Parts: sequence; structure tokens; C-alpha cells
Amino acid sequence: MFKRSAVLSRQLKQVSSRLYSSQAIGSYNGQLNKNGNYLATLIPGNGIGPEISDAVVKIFKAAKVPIEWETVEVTPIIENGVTTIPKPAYESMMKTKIALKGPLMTPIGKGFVSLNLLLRRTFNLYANLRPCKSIPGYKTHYDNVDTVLIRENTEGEYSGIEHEVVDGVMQSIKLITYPASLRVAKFAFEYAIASGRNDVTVVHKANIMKLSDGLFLKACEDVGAQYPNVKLTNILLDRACLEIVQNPDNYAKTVMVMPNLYGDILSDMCAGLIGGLGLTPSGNIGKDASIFESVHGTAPDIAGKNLANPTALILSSCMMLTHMNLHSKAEQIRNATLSTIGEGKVLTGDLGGNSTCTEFTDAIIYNL
Ligand SMILES: NC(=O)C1=CN([C@@H]2O[C@H](COP(=O)(O)OP(=O)(O)OC[C@H]3O[C@@H](n4cnc5c(N)ncnc54)[C@H](O)[C@@H]3O)[C@@H](O)[C@H]2O)C=CC1
Ligand SMILES: O=C(O)CCC(=O)C(=O)O
Repeated sequence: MFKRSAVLSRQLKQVSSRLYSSQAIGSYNGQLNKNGNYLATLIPGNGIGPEISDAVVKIFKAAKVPIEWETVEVTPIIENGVTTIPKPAYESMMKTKIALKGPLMTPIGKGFVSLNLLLRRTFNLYANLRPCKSIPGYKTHYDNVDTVLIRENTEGEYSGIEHEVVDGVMQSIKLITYPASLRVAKFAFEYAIASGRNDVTVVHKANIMKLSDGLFLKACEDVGAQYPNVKLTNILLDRACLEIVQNPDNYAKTVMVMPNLYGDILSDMCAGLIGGLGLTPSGNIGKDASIFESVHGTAPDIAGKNLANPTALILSSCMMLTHMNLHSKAEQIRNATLSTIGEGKVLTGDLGGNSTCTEFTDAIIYNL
């Protein structure tokens, strides 16, 4: 094992912890329990979820993070055709108001509704914050990616309203409401100020979806009028994709805000620029509760083989710690994780290495 170099350490210091902060909106008022710890909900999830969750638990223990986990499973509970989450998971969230979640599997083209989306709607987690930043020392085609994407998280194309019109014709409703658009726009502006970017870019297709995306854009402009010191621009989604892959640098100083589906796709694209889905964290932020999770899914192709890269969930857990005002622990764990990758000695397969999830986790603990 190698200790991080001075150059890498310097570069890491430049990785602003503000990038991963979600405190612009959404508050955390948790109280220390009698053991001097905060209580947080842990949802290990499916596929690689339990493996990467174990990695976080191990790292938190080694870093002496003052958190006690309440571990709950989220499985579909279907009653009278309505899907809900299990009572223990619901009650835990209502109590702790904060969770770290592994990915949850959703059947394709049939079966129960997405439990990920259900959690976001149940707890009104209306803003999905997805930062994506090149990792110093880890070489990809780009070394200058530093995007912040905020995705409306409760409606849009994912409102779950679908029906058969007649045989052979299906209809899916994209629901955009002014209040939901306003609140996510406000989050984006507050985040732009808190992160020092002072610049918001609305990503949309209001040239085609004139009413729905048009309303989203208008809500952002209405909010923008209350923030005269924050620059507001807008761009069509297709052009944004082109510009980001051509020159991500141009997107390093803005905060992008967009309807649900666009954010889902664009955040995977940004992940691809910095080394893949194993690296990108996210926070689902609400007024009263928040759930932090990787951008990636259950990775069924590598599940149960100790091959998963836990970085995305570890960085999500750091976002959670920042949200809880545990800044120094967040920074310690984030720096140890990024420097382990930057050193390039112990890497999981997705990053070109041949280390297991366990070996990679142990390397991070060594670097704490
Ligand atoms: N928030 C969530 O819980 C999400 C859940 N899903 C669900 O996950 C399931 C699988 O979806 P896929 O489309 O296959 O996407 P996926 O993200 O699970 O996998 C895509 C590719 O990325 C790789 N990958 C993802 N995370 C990785 C990690 N941490 N380390 C190394 N490699 C990693 C996988 O091995 C696979 O090759 C589906 O049921 C989907 O609905 C998908 C996205 C988000
Ligand atoms: O719920 C799912 O299975 C996928 C969800 C997803 O990709 C997302 O919204 O982040």
C-alpha cells in the first residue's frame, strides 16, 4: 500500500467539498442519541447494494463516524393494486429523516412500480442533486468534468400515469406542475449561490413540449427574477448533451436544472465522462427528509462477486455527512476514497484494476 503523494493531496484539496453539499435547501435536525450518535436509516438494496453498503459501514466504523445505522429492507407491498413500502422502512425514515440507500431493482416492462421512485414520492424528495467531477490522478478522455445537475424528482415523465387507450395504443402522461417546478428551481438557485457558481442553466425541450417543458422553463424564469445576482440561461437537452461531451469545461461553472427523465439520462452521460457509474453519487433532497444513493443501479452482471466499485455509494454517504453537518468526517472519507483511486494501485475492475470491493475498501481505510 502507498501513501498519497503531496501533489495528489494538493489536487484533492481543490476538490471543493461544497460540490457535494446539499444544504442549500433541506434541513437536518437530527439529535444525538444517548450513545452520542445520530441515527440514520440504511437500505442495503438489491444486487450489489449489500456489498457496497457493507463497504460504507466498514469505512464509517474505521473513521469513527458518530452514526448508528437502522437497517431496513425495502420490498414491494402490494395491497388492492397499490404498491407501498414496508412499515418498518417507512417508520424508520419518519424517525431518522435521513437514509443511505443501495440500488433497488425494478422489473422491466412488467411487475411492481419502481420502489426508488416510490421512496422519492413518499417522502417528497423533490430535488435530486447529482454532482460529477473528474478524479485527480484517474485518467479518462476528459480531466475537466465538474458538472452539477439538479433533477426534478417527483413528477415529469416518471409520474407513473400510464394507460392503454385502445388495443395497440399506450399513453404515458408527462406531468409538469408549476409548484413542483418552482420548488426545484428554487433549490437550484439556492444551490448555485451556496456553491459559489451563481449561474443556473435550465435544460429542456420547450421547443417541442411547449406546454409542459414550457411551464418548467417559465417557473425557472419566475424564480430567477428573484435572484438578480444569479445568471440564468437555458438550453435544449440535445444541444446540452453535445456541448458537454465536446467541452465539459463550459459546464463547470453552472448548475443545471431539468425535468425528471432528462436528469436521469444526462447524469449517466456525465458519469461516463469521468470513469463510469461506479463513481457518481447523488442526494434525493426534501424539506423534511433526504435519501442519499449512487446514481447506478443493481448491476446484476457483477452482483454477489465482490467486484463492485463502492465509490459512488461512499461519495453519496459523504454527501449525507455534509448534509448532517459532519463536515470533517465527510472530507476525511472523501479524500481517502479519491486518493485511493488517484494513486491507481488498488482499483476495481470497472476502473481498469483487478481488486475486489473488499480490497478497495481496505485501501480506503488505510488512507483515512
Ligand atoms: N437508484 C436506483 O436504485 C437505480 C436502480 N436501477 C435498477 O437497477 C437494475 C439494473 O439496471 P442497469 O440498467 O443494468 O444499470 P446498472 O447501473 O445497474 O448497471 C449498468 C452497468 O454499470 C455497471 N455498474 C453499475 N454500478 C457499478 C458499480 N458500483 N461498480 C462497478 N460497475 C457498476 C454494471 O455492472 C453494468 O455493466 C434495474 O432493475 C434498474 O431498474 C437502475 C438505476 C438506478
Ligand atoms: O427505479 C429504477 O429502477 C431506476 C431509477 C433510475 O434510474 C433513477 O431514477 O435514478
